[in-house]
Amino acid sequence: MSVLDDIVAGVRADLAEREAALPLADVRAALADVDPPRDPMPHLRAPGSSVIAEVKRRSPSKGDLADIPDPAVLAKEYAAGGAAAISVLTEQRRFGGSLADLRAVRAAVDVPVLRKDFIVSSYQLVEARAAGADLALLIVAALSGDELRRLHDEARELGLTVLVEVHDEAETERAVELGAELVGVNARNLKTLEIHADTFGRLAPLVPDDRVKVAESGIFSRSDVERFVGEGARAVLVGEALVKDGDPQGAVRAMTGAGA
Ligand SMILES: O=C(O)c1ccccc1NCC(=O)[C@H](O)[C@H](O)COP(=O)(O)O
Repeated sequence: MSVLDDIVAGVRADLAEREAALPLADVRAALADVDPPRDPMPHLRAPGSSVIAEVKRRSPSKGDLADIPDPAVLAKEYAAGGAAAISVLTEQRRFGGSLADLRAVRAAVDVPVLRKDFIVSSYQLVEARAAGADLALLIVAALSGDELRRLHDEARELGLTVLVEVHDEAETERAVELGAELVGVNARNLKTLEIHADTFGRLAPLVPDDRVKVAESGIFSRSDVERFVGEGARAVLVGEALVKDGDPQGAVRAMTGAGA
């Protein structure tokens, strides 16, 4: 079983428990009380490079990264450093995240918040919006063509902006055909978990320039950001480097280029 299959199997098991405890209709009912979604696209389309800063406690590739006792405190630091959006890893088993983290972050900052998870069902999208998410991640490698299209449409109907994540040429073609407005190229090979820094440069030319391209994973410095911007990225998504930095606000500021 691949790492992705293993993660998704765990996600499905946890999802079945939540669905049994709280029917979809009840989660939908909570949408009536949630803040309207924040649109990340004007900031992401503006000239310059944007940083999407991630709340990430641990990962399959690196193990424990940071305790993060209060994700709201970290998110406020990210926002003060100029993050365009905050990504919250809500997967529990392998990343140590939760929807409670997302709620806390959304309440603490004014920037849009991404639910970064392994989304395979409508239930997770409704949950995401009900918890305040403004964006949701859809990983092409985890979904069939029909699932991807249906979840993309449903996310849009909920008012969520969708970050469609790709790892290779075939997935990029699927994302482009889908009409994805925001395309994330993840440099982490999902079979080996190794980072291949040349992935963005290889796949970005396959994505039309009217889409916003995001470079994801393995980004540690302003020079990494400049490399990807030079290859067509409007934004970078950064986890490990920021959660391990003693000065997350300064680290985000430096990555945006404003700290220079
Ligand atoms: O981070 C992992 O080990 C990982 C393994 C398998 C699937 C997804 C994984 N990470 C999710 C992400 O996409 C990253 O958290 C995100 O791009 C930030 O990456 P980094 O800056 O390298 O922490």
